[in-house]
Amino acid sequence: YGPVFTLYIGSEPVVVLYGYEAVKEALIDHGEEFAARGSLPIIDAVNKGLGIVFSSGEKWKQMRRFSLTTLKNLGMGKRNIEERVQEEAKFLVEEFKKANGQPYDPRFILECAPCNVICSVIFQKRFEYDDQKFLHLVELLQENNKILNSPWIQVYNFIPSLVHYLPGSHRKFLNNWKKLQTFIWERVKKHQETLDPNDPWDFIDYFLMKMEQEKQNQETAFTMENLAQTVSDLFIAGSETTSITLRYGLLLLLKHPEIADKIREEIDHVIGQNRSPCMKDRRSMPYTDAVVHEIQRHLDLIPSNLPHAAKQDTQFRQYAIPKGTIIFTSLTSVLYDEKVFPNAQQFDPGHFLDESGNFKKSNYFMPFSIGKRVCVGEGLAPMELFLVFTTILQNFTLKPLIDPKDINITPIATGFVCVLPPYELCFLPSL
Ligand code: HEM
Repeated sequence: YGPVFTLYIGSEPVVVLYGYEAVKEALIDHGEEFAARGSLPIIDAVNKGLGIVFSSGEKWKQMRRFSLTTLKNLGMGKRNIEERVQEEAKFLVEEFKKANGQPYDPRFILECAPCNVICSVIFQKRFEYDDQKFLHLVELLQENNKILNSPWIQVYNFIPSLVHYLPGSHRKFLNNWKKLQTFIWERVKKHQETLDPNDPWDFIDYFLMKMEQEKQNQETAFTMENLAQTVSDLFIAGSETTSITLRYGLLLLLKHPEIADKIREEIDHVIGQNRSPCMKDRRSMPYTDAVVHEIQRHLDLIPSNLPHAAKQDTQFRQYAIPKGTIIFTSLTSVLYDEKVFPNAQQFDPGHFLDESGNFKKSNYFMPFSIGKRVCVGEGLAPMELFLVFTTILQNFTLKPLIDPKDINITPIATGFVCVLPPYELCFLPSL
């Protein structure tokens, strides 16, 4: 038991890397050798090696590069991503206002908002929160995330060939997956009819143009199947992750009203009440920036990271790791390193501030992982978190229903991603 140890799942060895040095060595120094994705039988049953999150090799590289470039292009485009997030944050505030300061469970609407941001990037349009098609999409994503985190799926992943033919929630998962693909296909068809190659608007437009460019290439990764899978991946990876972080952030702010007050002071000073927050403000708001970082550090959303795999036989320190071995890199061991974040169990924005109150960057801040497979949303997610938290606190004072000291802030880790129990709060309009 140390920075490198091996567990056995059945007869399969799984290497677990623990602590900053070992995690960095694996994901940066051995980044290429460990860039493959550890496979999960339940995902293998649906994704056919396509998309970004659970693909490997040349197809993964191409999908990843394309997605990053397209997100960057859209970020600088006519209606850039920041404007889309600002718009969503405003709709969110309007929704909270409807509660008239009464107790309100923000879970559902905080699931809708990040999903709508992805819709806006991929389909060019956001949906109203009561649009039936949109509600269907949110429900599919929600339900599949829940199933993916359930003990039954762990059983499936352990003995897939047996469980596959039994009744159980894996069937619902596979069925929902098909429905998600249908939802995406319908939209792709509409895009094919309206695409103007001189004026691409969204992710699907860019993908269809790339398919056209590559149509003579027999080996191309840019196919309709890969488009649907990549779009599903962006929804799955980008909705629930951001939504849980937002919900956890609000819970922490309820527990620590003095921290919410300090953010509000910064908002009054830098933004005021007459305009919406924007990303430029972040530079002048070191305390808020530190709080958002601390929310992510403290949540530790994906404690063991997603599984990587050795692409080839690899010598790692004194260990010979055979090709195909699954590698888990403990993000918890880095985000909760006491040397860098003293009293790491404590929620303390001071972990990201220097003595003069300036924002202090840390290499140990890696909720998005690092290296070749670092999260594709590591630019988008912090933008959503900053703009949504500041827009909410610009408009509301958060009031808990119980004494802050009794608020339980412990997330539950059952699968890859932590989950949070439901809670209620009151959004009291700012005077
Ligand atoms: C707070 C929000 C988020 C957190 C904490 C998070 C975290 C992560 C982590 C830990 C990974 C695995 C990296 C690895 O394998 O080493 C990952 C992968 C990924 N994330 Fe995120 N993520 C978030 C939001 C998003 C968003 C908004 C998007 C959508 C643009 C996104 C898209 C992806 C994709 C496509 C991958 C797969 C990358 C690959 O395998 O090459 N994520 N994310």
